[in-house]
Amino acid sequence: MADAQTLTDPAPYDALLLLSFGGPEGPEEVVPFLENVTRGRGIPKERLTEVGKHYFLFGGISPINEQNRELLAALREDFAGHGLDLPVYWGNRNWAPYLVDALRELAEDGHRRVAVLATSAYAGYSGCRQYRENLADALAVLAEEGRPELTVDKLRHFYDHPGFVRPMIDATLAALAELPAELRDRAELAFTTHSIPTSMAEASGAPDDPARGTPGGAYVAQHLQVAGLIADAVAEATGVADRPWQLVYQSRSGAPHVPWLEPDICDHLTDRQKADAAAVVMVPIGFVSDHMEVKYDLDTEAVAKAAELGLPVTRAATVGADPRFAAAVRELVLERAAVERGEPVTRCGLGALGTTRDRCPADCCPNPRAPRPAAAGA
Ligand SMILES: CC1=C(CCC(=O)O)c2cc3nc(cc4[nH]c(cc5[nH]c(cc1n2)c(C)c5CCC(=O)O)c(CCC(=O)O)c4C)C(CCC(=O)O)=C3C
Ligand SMILES: [Fe+2]
Repeated sequence: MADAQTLTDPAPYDALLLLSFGGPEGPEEVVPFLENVTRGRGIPKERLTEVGKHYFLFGGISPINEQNRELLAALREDFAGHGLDLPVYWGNRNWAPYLVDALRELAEDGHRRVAVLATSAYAGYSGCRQYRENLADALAVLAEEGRPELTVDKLRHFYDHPGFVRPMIDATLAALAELPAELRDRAELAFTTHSIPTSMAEASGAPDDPARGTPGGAYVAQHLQVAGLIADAVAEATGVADRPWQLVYQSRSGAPHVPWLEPDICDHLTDRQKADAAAVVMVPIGFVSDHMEVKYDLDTEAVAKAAELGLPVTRAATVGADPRFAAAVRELVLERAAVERGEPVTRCGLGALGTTRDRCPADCCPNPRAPRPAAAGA
């Protein structure tokens, strides 16, 4: 049985596409970007004006594109260093460089079979099926233009891959070390992720996933597993066995009467201060790199809340372009390539939930509005 570490053959793939969210890179790009994100989604206008302000506070520049450029460079370096001759392309859902342009370029360069890494680690409509819908839309545009057909395969979720989890363990330890020494052993951990509507969470995952339909669905189950793995590793490294930790949420939008996952990080900080917590380390496990949600909702808003409460906080770094994550992507591509060649593989994954399947089944992470065509499914 082949271990992904020992594989080197990318066939049948002839390219990797990094598929991400995209973000504005100047003040004039903020409003058109937000229009792209929210088309047909019924997000209240007040929320959009508010979110626009977050971007303007940073000169209209989201860090996400620069982070993706760094990840691209890390992937190319890792592939070259391991004799993997596979070109890497980049396209976004909501901003330039756009997904459709990346696919056009791939086709023009003669590629036909493409592995796709979406920069979202967990199950759920926003992080999984929506990217598959975007792929279907872009492929339809290419078909209309009469271009040669591309086959795209989305790589499995990587939330449980050690190349994703281990950098976050180190980052959590580093964030603990930033606290004054006398607070460290008593500091709590707050793992944060993007809040989503509870109905979207409950429907997340494959129909036969045991977590599907339970409160929080696969989305919450996968986050809890990652949080638990980090908390256990931190306990072992620090010798503090009973350090409190909790999964909390951030960046809620939508109408106030629609239930979303709670508690919000700011409410959580308020509660913990009332409970006499010594300090809190915020660990943004829901975000692959420093998105605006991290820069604003955590580093600006939650940090201001903590200062008001007099509660010391630090924030763990996101995985970003960590070489271990780049290596994990290589392993995922080679693992999937072997699967597509019909060879048996050993999958690398931590925790009890088990690695997710390669192809999402028909009813996986359904669209909360209406079913739409999605590429790369079973
Ligand atoms: C689960 C999840 C992820 C993680 C998975 C993944 O990475 O895909 C994610 C990522 C991101 N979300 C982002 C930005 C936005 N998300 C919005 C709106 C929404 N997100 C949702 C969920 C998620 N979002 C949901 C349920 C909505 C409500 C409406 C809808 O169903 O779409 C809105 C509209 C305004 C607002 O409501 O805040 C914006 C501007 C950016 C870019 C940040 C940057 O510029 O650095 C990134 C990486
Ligand atoms: Fe979002």
